[in-house]
Amino acid sequence: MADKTLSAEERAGRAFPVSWDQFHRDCRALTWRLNEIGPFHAVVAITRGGLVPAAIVARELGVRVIDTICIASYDHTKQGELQVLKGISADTAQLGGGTGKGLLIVDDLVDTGKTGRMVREILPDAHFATVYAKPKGRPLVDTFITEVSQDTWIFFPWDTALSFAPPLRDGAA
Ligand SMILES: O=P(O)(O)OC[C@H]1O[C@H](OP(=O)(O)OP(=O)(O)O)[C@H](O)[C@@H]1O
Ligand SMILES: Nc1nc2[nH]cnc2c(=O)[nH]1
Ligand SMILES: [Mg+2]
Repeated sequence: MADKTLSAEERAGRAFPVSWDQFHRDCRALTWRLNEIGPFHAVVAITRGGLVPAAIVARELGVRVIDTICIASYDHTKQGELQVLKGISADTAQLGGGTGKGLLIVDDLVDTGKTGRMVREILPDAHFATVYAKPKGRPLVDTFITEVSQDTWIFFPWDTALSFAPPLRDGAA
């Protein structure tokens, strides 16, 4: 049974740090795929993690209408109840005909799929794209670039900083 006292990051075990360069490349690769599927009326970013890929994807696709759906679930690395803090605007809802048709939802990743499932309930006909996907959340995503294992924690460049790494012979992992 999973130890509830451990955070998701502690349970993950493996670390997958992503640099700005890598993230930008992965977002561009995602856009190559999305470009074959669109055009999209608007991009909807799932905040906060979806804001960065949404900006890059929207720029590459030439989409200028960008909205947000604000969902909070993880307090750092512990996932709690999902809370929709803000939905999409009436204008965006109208663009998507009420069900999200022709809208592109963007997030940085799917993990358990809880966040993605909630967004899909709100906008069932939208196209859902993420940069990274873990196996549990993968079925919810229409397009993604890189699959990482469920026991991996992804460290995004906006959550990390460069720091000294001791040489291997001094005991570094
Ligand atoms: O598939 P799930 O298990 O639901 O996890 C995926 C979600 O978790 C992270 O967001 P988080 O709630 O940490 O908020 P943030 O984007 O504001 O950092 C990530 O950006 C996804 O939105
Ligand atoms: N940064 C980060 N946030 C997450 N939220 C859910 N899973 C993850 C993950 O692997 N990395
Ligand atoms: Mg998020």
